[in-house]
Order: sequence, then C-alpha cells, then structure tokens
Amino acid sequence: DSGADAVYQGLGQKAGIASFMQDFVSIITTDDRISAAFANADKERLGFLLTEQFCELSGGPCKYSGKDMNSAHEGMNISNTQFNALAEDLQIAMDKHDIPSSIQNKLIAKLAPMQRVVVTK
Ligand code: HEM
Repeated sequence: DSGADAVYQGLGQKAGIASFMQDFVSIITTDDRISAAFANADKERLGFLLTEQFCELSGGPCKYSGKDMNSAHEGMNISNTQFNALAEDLQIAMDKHDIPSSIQNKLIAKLAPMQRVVVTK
C-alpha cells in the first residue's frame, strides 16, 4: 500500500496507535534519561494527545487537539540527547508491537522536523 495513509495502516490504525502509545508513555516516564521531565505529567492525557497527534501525522482520520509543539515544550530546556532518548523509546514501544521497521522509519522521518522546535537547549 503506497496510499497517503500507508503509515497509518502500518501502525494498526487508531487502536494500534493507542496501544503502543500506552507502552510508550510507560517507557518514557520510567526511562532514567528523561523521566524527570515527566514527573508532573498527566500520563493519561499525554497518551490521548499523542495518539491523536500520531494518527493525524500518519495520514489517519484524526485531528490533534493539543498544544502546538513549541508551546507544549517551551521552557523545558530539552536537549538533543533527551530528544534522541525519546525517539529511541518510541522505537522500543513500536518493536514491542511488531510494527515493521519500514513503517517505523517513515514515522520517525515525519517526527524529524519537530526536533528543532522541541529542542531549546
Ligand atoms: C518528537 C518528539 C516529541 C513529540 C511528538 C512530543 C509530543 C508531545 C505532546 C503531543 C504533548 C502534549 C501537549 C499538550 O499538553 O497539549 C507533549 C507534552 C510534553 N512533552 Fe513532548 N513531545 C516530544 C518530545 C519531548 C521530549 C524530548 C521531552 C522531554 C524529554 C518532552 C516532554 C514533554 C512534557 C514534560 C510534556 C508535558 C506533559 C504534561 O504536562 O502532561 N517531549 N509532548
């Protein structure tokens, strides 16, 4: 499938995304490299918003309702090292859900432009 929603389909549609996001949120909130940033985070809300965001980003029929990436992360002083740790955790969560690497790579490529917005340190 090379349609506009190929990545969305490869991620298992909204239910598949919601499922690996649950693991992703558990992983990032317990990863010593970045967990401190999430000490006061509302994990349920974060998982909900990430699901919407990734559904839309992957070509699915969703509309992200959260803050833009600049407002969501301003003042957090996020480094490239932290960004890369989070991206690695995302891959761990997707591996756990048997998402094919070709799909994972396409998703990661869609996130790449966010690095210069999220990283402010
Ligand atoms: C591609 C990379 C990233 C994406 C797509 C992303 C996405 C998001 C989204 C959708 C939200 C919710 C925004 C809202 O509240 O309306 C959020 C919040 C947040 N993000 Fe990120 N983020 C990324 C990188 C990072 C990194 C590297 C860190 C720190 C290590 C981080 C820390 C946080 C924190 C602490 C919150 C607030 C959570 C809360 O207060 O409940 N993010 N992010």
